[in-house]
Amino acid sequence: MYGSPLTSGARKVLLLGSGELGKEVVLEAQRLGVETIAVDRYANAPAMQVAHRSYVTDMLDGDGIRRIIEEERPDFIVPEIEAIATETLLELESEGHRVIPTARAARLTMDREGIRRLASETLGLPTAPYRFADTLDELRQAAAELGFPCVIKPIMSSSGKGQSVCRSEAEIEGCWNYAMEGGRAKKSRIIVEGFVTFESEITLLTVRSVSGTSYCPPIGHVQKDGDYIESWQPHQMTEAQIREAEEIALRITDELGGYGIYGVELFLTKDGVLFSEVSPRPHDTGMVTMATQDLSEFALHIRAILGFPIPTIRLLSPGASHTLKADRESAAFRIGGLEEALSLPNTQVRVFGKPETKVGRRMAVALSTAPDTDAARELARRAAESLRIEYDNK
Ligand SMILES: Nc1ncnc2c1ncn2[C@@H]1O[C@H](COP(=O)(O)OP(=O)(O)OP(=O)(O)O)[C@@H](O)[C@H]1O
Ligand SMILES: NCC(=O)N[C@@H]1O[C@H](COP(=O)([O-])[O-])[C@@H](O)[C@H]1O
Ligand SMILES: [Mg+2]
Repeated sequence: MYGSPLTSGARKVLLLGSGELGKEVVLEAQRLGVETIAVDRYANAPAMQVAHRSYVTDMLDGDGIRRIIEEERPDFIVPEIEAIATETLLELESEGHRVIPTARAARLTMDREGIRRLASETLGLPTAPYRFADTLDELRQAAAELGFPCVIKPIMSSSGKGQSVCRSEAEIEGCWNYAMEGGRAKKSRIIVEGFVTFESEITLLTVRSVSGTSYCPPIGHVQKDGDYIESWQPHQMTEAQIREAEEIALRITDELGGYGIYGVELFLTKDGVLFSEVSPRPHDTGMVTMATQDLSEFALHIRAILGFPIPTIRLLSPGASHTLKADRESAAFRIGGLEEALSLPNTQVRVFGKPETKVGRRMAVALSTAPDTDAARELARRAAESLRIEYDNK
């Protein structure tokens, strides 16, 4: 039992990170009468535009985050991005604050080393072969051991930032420099992974709630330069693949614990399913669930966080999502083509409302449903391609 937002009995959710995913989390929280507070590194971030209140702070500044949390005293602290001062989250949790799903999950997944070592070395889950390196020389050594092509990523980054495929010795230095520019924290450590020639890759949305662990139908996706371009649900898998995927998801999410949704990223190869990484929060490829499921990944996250039951998750229709990305930096732009996009059947568009564009920044997504995923992908692609960003500073 809790009171209305902005009253003394209100239940409060505070989001650390306020992008497009957080915006939907806030909207779902508000549907259940929850007070919402959005925090991020810049003003007018998408979730701030719909939350009751917002704060701007450097997300890696532990003191800054602590000050806001001590002032607000939220019932739930909900990390929405990877790069947060997670040491402070661990402290806050030990002082009695609730961090979703747990501070340890946020801590381990913020850095690729933490989660990869846990998955592979502690739990024995199958992954691509990997090495870590702190210098260009160590990277040369690691690449020589793993062979080419290999994939190089800053240990702290997301949406493919700083990530590249290294095809030969001659490319190593360029990949190193690219990783150094793309990482989110002032740390030079990188992970080098053997290149996996997967047949397809999926996100298995896995919810831990008072009702136990539930899985959404698998979401297939295509990524370009380490960032997602399109996703669809359900992805066709064999019974054996589904069993393997759910087993991996159960092991990793049981280990990380807490209540909330996880996005378990998996590679489907001809030799079996490999664990790639996991987000202890809604997943970008899971935006498709806004069109396909009775409860979207955002609704599921909020239900689980608040401690409410999740007796069923229903796929209403096959569907797909396709992203719109900017191709330059600008603070003066408009998004056009909505008339065309929305004239397609069974199609919706979410415009995130980010105040500025950057090269490769995701600005909107098209969502379509159809009798099968191929038709849905085609519709979502056409819708996204109808959208265009018009820049004032040509
Ligand atoms: N070892 C690998 N072999 C082949 N492809 C890979 C490998 N690692 C990553 N990729 C490709 O790059 C994509 C992004 O990688 P990863 O998920 O590790 O990065 P990310 O920056 O965390 O992305 P996001 O935040 O969007 O999840 C993967 O979904 C996959 O398509
Ligand atoms: N793969 C993780 C992911 O998609 N995260 C989403 O992107 C936002 C950052 O966008 P920005 O970099 O455009 O500000 C995050 O806040 C989150 O919503
Ligand atoms: Mg990923």
